[in-house]
Amino acid sequence: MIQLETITKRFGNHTAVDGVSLSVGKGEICGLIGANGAGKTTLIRMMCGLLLPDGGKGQVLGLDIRYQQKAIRQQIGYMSQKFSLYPDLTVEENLRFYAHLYGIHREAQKRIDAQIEEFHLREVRHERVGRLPGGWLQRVAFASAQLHSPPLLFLDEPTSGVDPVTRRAFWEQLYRLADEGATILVTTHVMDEAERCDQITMMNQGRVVTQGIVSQIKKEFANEEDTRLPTLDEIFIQCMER
Ligand SMILES: Nc1ncnc2c1ncn2[C@@H]1O[C@H](COP(=O)(O)OP(=O)(O)OP(=O)(O)O)[C@@H](O)[C@H]1O
Repeated sequence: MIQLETITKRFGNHTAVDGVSLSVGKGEICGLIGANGAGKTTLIRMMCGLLLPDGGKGQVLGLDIRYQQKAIRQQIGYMSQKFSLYPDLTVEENLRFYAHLYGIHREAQKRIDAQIEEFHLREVRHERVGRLPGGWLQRVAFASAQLHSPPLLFLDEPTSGVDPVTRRAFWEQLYRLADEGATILVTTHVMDEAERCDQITMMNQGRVVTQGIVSQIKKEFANEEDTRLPTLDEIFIQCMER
């Protein structure tokens, strides 16, 4: 579903993404981990067809990220860090806007109603989005990103500012989606979320510092003198200090 080879992006003299390779198969949940400014959002934006790479090559859903950006944008779901919702529109109006954007016309109302039910948004459907607290915003943004049932979802820090109960419900939804065959790429700062992913890519200053299945990475970073495996937090700090 995602195949990247040495993707690079520069902003002026600064290399935001530096030779990143990545491979994600159908139904996998891939976690992108890194400190602020590591290059996660820049990498996601290139995969979503919103930003052109300066070097390397890549395919998303079999489409070339350099030459088929529009087709990629129509087929994926993207939940950006800022949630990209219109504060002056109601929940339902925001969903309608996204339905239009994704080219859902005939079945739009049916699909919007289904999302409102699935994401428990009935009581706020006529509320302006700008008045809602963070947890609700997250649900509206997630419901919007999935209106067209995309086979591939990009979620950029979807749980930041969200309470633990909402966070757990959110991850249950991710598992269900992946079980149904959706592929998910999610960025997070929270290591217990990273633990839940099928595979992770840890980035620092634009580069991949470690990549693979969590249990495998833990074995690689294990200290011979210690009987227990390191936590992802410890591995993350170790990678940052190198
Ligand atoms: N449009 C841009 N113009 C110039 N520099 C940019 C631009 N977008 C990102 N950068 C820089 O590229 C680097 C990587 O930024 P990016 O937002 O991809 O990191 P991130 O890992 O997503 O961080 P965060 O967790 O804070 O969102 C940062 O140094 C950032 O300042």
